[in-house]
Amino acid sequence: MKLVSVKDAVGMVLAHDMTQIIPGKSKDAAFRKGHIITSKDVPQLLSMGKDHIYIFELKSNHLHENDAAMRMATAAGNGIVLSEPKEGKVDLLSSYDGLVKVNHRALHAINEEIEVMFATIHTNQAVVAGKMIGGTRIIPLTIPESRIEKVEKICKENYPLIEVKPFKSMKAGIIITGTEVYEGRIQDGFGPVLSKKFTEANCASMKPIFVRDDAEMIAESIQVLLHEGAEIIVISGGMSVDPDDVTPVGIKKAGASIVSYGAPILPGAMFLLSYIEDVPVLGLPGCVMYNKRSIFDLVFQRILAGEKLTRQDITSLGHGGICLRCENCIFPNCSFGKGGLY
Ligand SMILES: Nc1nc2c(c(=O)[nH]1)N[C@H]1C(S)=C(S)[C@@H](COP(=O)(O)OP(=O)(O)OC[C@H]3O[C@@H](n4cnc5c(N)ncnc54)[C@H](O)[C@@H]3O)O[C@H]1N2
Ligand code: MOO
Repeated sequence: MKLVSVKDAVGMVLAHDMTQIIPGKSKDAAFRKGHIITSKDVPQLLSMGKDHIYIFELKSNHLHENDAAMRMATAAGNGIVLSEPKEGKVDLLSSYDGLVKVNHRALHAINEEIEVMFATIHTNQAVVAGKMIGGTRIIPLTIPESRIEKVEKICKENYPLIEVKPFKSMKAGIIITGTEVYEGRIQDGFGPVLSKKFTEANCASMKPIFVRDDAEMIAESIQVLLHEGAEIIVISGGMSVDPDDVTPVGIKKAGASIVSYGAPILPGAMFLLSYIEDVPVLGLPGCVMYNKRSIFDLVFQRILAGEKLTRQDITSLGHGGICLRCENCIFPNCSFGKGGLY
């Protein structure tokens, strides 16, 4: 790279993008890397405060910022679309609706390398197609290629560094417990909440089954739904400490393997996760009906992304496990549920 006076630069090739900021209006590259400077550009460059500029002259075994960023972004993972390099930075965008997974230990290892940076959104965040999920660049204008090779090696050894797992559609079975609901003393408020969540996730809800607070009835209903092809089963209510709270007993009676009863999430402490073979069977406490977002939304998006959750997946959710109950809920673009393992 060579430094020349702008007035002498006509006909030369610009070494990097040049950003113009007009306060309150715009921040964009007024000139792009590779641009051949004309006499018309000189007054604008001077008005941007550029009396001198860098002209391209790359040392051997060095990469230009655009090429370095592109190589790091390309090595990162799958389910991702890359932007064109702009001002030396490459953005990573989600290719489809899905769940973002970030290997944050590997991400940290990359950022420990000198003169490179890689930033992402949190792991376990649901995104729509086209959403920005990360960005990368080098700090100087050029970098020894060996540094980028090191980043590529970290990506390869920990592949994927970042990925989007596509959401699938599932057939959902719903069991509504509560003798007070079964006998018509109160109207069911849980079924509509769950059906809405399933519909929003492109899942087909089966006709809800209503049962008393009766473990045997709950176990039988689980078997009926499995027989009818349910791919996920949720059982509402009866999850805490009252004598009539028998849902966990019913789930066990149905032969489920319990992954976790209890979760470090509010709302959702009394949640139960279990599986019958590969079918997730979820015991949902009353708070799932009452709150806009809860443990259910966190676990459901992981299941939709094809994950089979372990006890550690649940126990690691305490960090970020508090829903702030904002008046204008912006979930999933908030801290709720963004802890956990990668
Ligand atoms: N002494 C304690 N009380 C509570 C505890 C506790 O640990 N100790 N835990 C609290 C937490 S946390 C939650 S969450 C709820 C758990 O509730 P349950 O899942 O046991 O829910 P139920 O007792 O079955 O019902 C609670 C409430 O909601 C009404 N309900 C239930 N299902 C329906 C439905 N389908 N439609 C309309 N309304 C429904 C039910 O009638 C009760 O009023 O417990 C805390 N309490
Ligand atoms: O802790 Mo409960 O299961 O949130 O309301």
